[in-house]
Amino acid sequence: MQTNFHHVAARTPGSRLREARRQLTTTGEVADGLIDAALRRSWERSRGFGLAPVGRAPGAPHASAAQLARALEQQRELASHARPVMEFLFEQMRDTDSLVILADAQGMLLEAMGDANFADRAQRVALRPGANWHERWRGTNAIGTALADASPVVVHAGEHYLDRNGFLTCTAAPITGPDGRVLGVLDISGDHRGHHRHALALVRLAVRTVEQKLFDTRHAANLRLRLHLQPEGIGSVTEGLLALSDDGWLVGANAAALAMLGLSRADVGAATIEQMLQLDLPTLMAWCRQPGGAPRTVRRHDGSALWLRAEAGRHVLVAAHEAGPARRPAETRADALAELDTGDPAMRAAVERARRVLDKPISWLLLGASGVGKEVFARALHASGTRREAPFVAVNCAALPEQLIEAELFGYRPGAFTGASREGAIGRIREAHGGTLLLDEIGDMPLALQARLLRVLQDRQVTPLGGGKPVAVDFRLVCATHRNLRREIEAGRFREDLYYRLNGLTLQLPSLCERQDLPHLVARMLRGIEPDRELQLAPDLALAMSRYRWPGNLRQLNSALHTACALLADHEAQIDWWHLPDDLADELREISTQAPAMPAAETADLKTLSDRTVSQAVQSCAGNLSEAARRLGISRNTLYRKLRQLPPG
Ligand SMILES: Nc1ncnc2c1ncn2[C@@H]1O[C@H](COP(=O)(O)OP(=O)(O)OP(=O)(O)O)[C@@H](O)[C@H]1O
Repeated sequence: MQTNFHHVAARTPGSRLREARRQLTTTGEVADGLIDAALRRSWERSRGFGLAPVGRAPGAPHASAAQLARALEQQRELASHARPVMEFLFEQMRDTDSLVILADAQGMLLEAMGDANFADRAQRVALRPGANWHERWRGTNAIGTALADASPVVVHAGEHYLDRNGFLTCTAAPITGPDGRVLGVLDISGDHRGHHRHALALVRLAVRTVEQKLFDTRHAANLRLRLHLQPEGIGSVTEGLLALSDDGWLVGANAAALAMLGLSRADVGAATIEQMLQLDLPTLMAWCRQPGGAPRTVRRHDGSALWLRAEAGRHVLVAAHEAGPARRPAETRADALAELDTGDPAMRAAVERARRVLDKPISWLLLGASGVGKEVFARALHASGTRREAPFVAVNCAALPEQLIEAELFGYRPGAFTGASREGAIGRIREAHGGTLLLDEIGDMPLALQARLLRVLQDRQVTPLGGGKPVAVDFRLVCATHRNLRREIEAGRFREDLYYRLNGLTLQLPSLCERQDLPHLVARMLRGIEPDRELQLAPDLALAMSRYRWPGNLRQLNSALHTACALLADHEAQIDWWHLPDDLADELREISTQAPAMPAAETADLKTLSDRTVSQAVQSCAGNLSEAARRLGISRNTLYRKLRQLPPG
């Protein structure tokens, strides 16, 4: 179902909406039939959350930089597929005073890009990363309401529950993950006077594109079928997508494919290819092996035709590859590892040690605090070695409930245990066949599973849950943890014999505050975020950053730079205090005002830098001191004090 308040707003005279708002603010109730039913329900929900339409908004939660970084990390895949699509959307909306926003499934804004002028106004109603726009906190609004109704929505001007948001027009659509769960929301928000007629179509198109990318990534190892009623529709945003396990069970489907085949989400895991179409697995596999991959017609069981293109998944390719003559000759490419060396001696030593044993048959153990880049390092190891064409599979042992890790890792047969989806799964270990398996947070793996893992490492074969023949596997193992495994062994939480299997080569990655290459690292990250721009940090900000302890390490730094770039106007080339998330800016400011343990010459330098920043801010705000103070993130009194202390001239 689609909630289209905007159609209603277009049909409903403004006077009806005004009357509805009057009733809402005076009696709290709105008469039947005055406004769209979905809008009315959303207003009722908002009221149920104890929100008042007028007056000050209640304190909504705002994530700290570390919390935002963690949320972004959790939704890394979503964010990385959404980013290019958001850029495209932003291009379409340029000069319309709008922001393009990605929020997570809890309504927390993860990323925003848009016009600087509007970003400034939007900031005032907390339309910026870290803020939460769940209906519980902001009442009816496109992001929160799209999540509540699980459908696209336009919320225009006075349809917003809170008066203070009445200057906005917002269009949002939920992004559904490959398993049918809502992962987040894509939104365009702007000034209500600039309402963009095609915003809803644009957002829906963008969401479909992200969903397709997520599906292809999640099911990269599976055989995938792309379906449409016309051959030209294959590859378009309206195509149906199916993923099959290598024994032909349906393991994933998008909504379009379910509709085309008359299936429901409950059929995922419960149907085979033969049950869905007049087609069998060997035929499909033969199609996959033929070059060109042109669409073919297939029949549904009611006899009607569909067009289909089959794409072999990674492990299907690996299997075919193994059956073929010889393996491709080994060639090493160290670029991915070299990229991690931005000048820090400890990191350089780790990269060099890694390169020496790159393709030796040993296990790797990566140690380091959370966010230092252990997974990034593991990916670089994979990309630099001879296995780089084969899958890289990462499993976070701490993120999965204990009962699920076993099934996730070792796979299971259809119907192996109660509550399991019925499709069966080959398991992550087999998905990594030929490639690299990263077991992240290995220190959190339950003891019973440690024993099973040890057996897999010794025997080089896995037996799926629910029985069946053991299957031979060949993978490079990389484990990572922020825990001290020796201490875990002493405490009886980690098996010593497994530890010795894992630590073929142990690499300790440095925390960010220990690294000596912060400027280079920042430069590299900025190039990654904004490849076409030459960006740099304001000098006093760079200084404060170099003295900060960075509890979230590279993850926190990267996320702060993402926020900063999103808030940077087109003409700005320098990242300054006001581009940073508030709480990080506060902490950095605290550092820069602390007496620096620096030689006098540098102290003097810092004062000069601070003076220059203050003067520049005042100049760029044409003498408007309130605005300058806001940009600098200091109170007006502090600004007056700083101005009084400026050297003459
Ligand atoms: N060399 C790098 N260049 C740019 N960004 C990096 C680099 N290393 C890490 N990052 C950033 O830091 C984030 C965290 O990295 P990663 O997931 O590898 O850390 P981790 O040590 O595995 O963290 P955890 O222990 O919490 O799983 C990455 O998503 C990326 O944004």
